Amino acid sequence: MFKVLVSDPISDFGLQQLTRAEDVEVAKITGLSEEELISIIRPYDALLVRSQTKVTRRIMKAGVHLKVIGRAGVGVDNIDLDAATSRGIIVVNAPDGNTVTTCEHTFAMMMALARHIPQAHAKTVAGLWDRKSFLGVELRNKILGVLGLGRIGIEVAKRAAAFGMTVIGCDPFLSEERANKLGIKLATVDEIIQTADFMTVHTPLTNETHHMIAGPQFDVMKRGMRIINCARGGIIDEASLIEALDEGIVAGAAFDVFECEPPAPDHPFLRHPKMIVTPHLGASTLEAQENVALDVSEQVIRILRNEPFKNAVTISVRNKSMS
Ligand SMILES: NC(=O)c1ccc[n+]([C@@H]2O[C@H](COP(=O)([O-])OP(=O)(O)OC[C@H]3O[C@@H](n4cnc5c(N)ncnc54)[C@H](O)[C@@H]3O)[C@@H](O)[C@H]2O)c1
Ligand SMILES: O=C(O)CC[C@@H](O)C(=O)O
Repeated sequence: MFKVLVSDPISDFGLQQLTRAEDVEVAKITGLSEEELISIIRPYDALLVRSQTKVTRRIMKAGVHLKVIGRAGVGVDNIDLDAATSRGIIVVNAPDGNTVTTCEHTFAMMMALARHIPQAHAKTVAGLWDRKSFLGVELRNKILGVLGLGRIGIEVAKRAAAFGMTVIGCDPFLSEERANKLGIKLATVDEIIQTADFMTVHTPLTNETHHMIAGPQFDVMKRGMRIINCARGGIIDEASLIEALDEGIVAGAAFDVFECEPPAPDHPFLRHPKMIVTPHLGASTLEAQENVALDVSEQVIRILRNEPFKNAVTISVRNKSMS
């Protein structure tokens, strides 16, 4: 019998393949601290997480039977991949299931920014009928800069075209030919910063993308730009952004993700009148959560049964001396 621990809220519908399997026993225990997880992980063959559980080297060391860690979503930055590789633990993710959902959240944020929707809502429900403070802008004829043209970035670009926006973007892995077919003009980060009216980031957080947009980029930024981050906190330097908002360089910003989650109660993003924030909800739709749970459950069960699988983020020969 394979033992699977689900340590984050993952769709029960999506987990059915595991819960109904005769050779699998599933325990769903969420909200555990690192120490609590270390104390219970030993018997489990598989661990399933979303983004809340930080799967550290210490947890993997305690999980001596762990063969696979499944991430119900895209980003695996909450999993110590080096530790997993060195222990021969396979990490799989579910990269496709939340693409459209996160793209739609990005658009919701872009439109909310363009029309000050959260700020206007707050005033209206407070009893104020303020029709003067919220003059917005159209998306039509605006330039959208997309940093990172992978699954989500491309979906955003397609929808932006339908809104009459001109899309420019950068991605080291997107060929000019494919960009042309998608109606995207490839540009450098500097060109995007200097010309875009709206800018949205869709890269992973890596050493290269950490603070990709920071002080020097804000110095040359097109005045009045609006910025969206539904990818990862830390790609845009938070302190520099606050300064740029105060100086009027940036007209508004909408962030779903933070350098530290959840942010401290006194985080400046939470009080800034030009900021719109959501608590890492990019992937939070019924559809996406079912998709990613179905996908990752299937890969996990295949790995446990030694069957072919896809979506491996790490894979290595298990070092028997560590088990
Ligand atoms: N807010 C949420 O809930 C949520 C939901 C899903 C995904 N995400 C995040 O969104 C991001 C994008 O997801 P995706 O599924 O599109 O991933 P993806 O891997 O399909 O696309 C990422 C793209 O970024 C590009 N890239 C990497 N470094 C770059 C750089 N320095 N400059 C420009 N481009 C660069 C890659 O080449 C790739 O094409 C990830 O960080 C993911 O974790 C967040
Ligand atoms: O699990 C979530 O809700 C967040 C998922 C998202 O950050 C991802 O990278 O897929």
